[in-house]
Amino acid sequence: MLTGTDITAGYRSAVISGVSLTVRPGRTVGLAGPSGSGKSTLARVLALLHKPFSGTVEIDGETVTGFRFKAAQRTRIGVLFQQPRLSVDPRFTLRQAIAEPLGHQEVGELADLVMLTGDLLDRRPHEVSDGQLQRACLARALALNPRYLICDEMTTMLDASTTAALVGVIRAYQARTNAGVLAISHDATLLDRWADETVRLSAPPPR
Ligand SMILES: Nc1ncnc2c1ncn2[C@@H]1O[C@H](COP(=O)(O)OP(=O)(O)OP(=O)(O)O)[C@@H](O)[C@H]1O
Repeated sequence: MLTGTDITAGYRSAVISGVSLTVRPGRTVGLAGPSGSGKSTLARVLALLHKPFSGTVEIDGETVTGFRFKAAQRTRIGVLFQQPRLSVDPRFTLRQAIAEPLGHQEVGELADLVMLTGDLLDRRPHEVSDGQLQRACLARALALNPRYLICDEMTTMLDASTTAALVGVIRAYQARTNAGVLAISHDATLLDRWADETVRLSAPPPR
């Protein structure tokens, strides 16, 4: 299980306070709530990228002590963001981007999984569409066989058919590996279809 318990987190001041959320293996939890309610902040805490002010994060029974990219437990969690162009080095080809966590360039199976052909793998981000780049980001997120996948507005930039294709790839990965998924979206219809249950954060207090 990936569990956040009594999480209070934010920047100068807290944006979420005393929030608890559990993602069980094999399950998909949706995370909804108005803009500014702290969905991305909670996602970053659960992805071990942002240290909460208080509260604990546990992965499969182990309490997390190190936050940020280098934390050893990070490799158990894959993350996908809304804007693939901000998360891929523009100098990399898609093949290099997918290979980044692997340490070798054999990305064939991962590319097949997300339906990227060889021709696309040799292009750089500015030569492909947002959907094609997000496919590469999904392949990269799955490269180390994460136990949990956190998708923060992963499909906001994408059309309906690419959205359906990526959700299908994630479902198939989940069926194969029993991974748990946290899916953040503004799209209630998508979450209704995709998630087994949805947690809603409430609106932030007025400033
Ligand atoms: N890096 C940051 N530094 C300072 N404040 C931030 C930072 N990131 C987010 N915030 C603030 O924290 C609050 C919650 O933001 P967050 O992105 O977590 O909410 P959200 O629910 O994901 O919003 P949205 O649906 O618009 O993406 C907002 O007021 C935002 O301005």
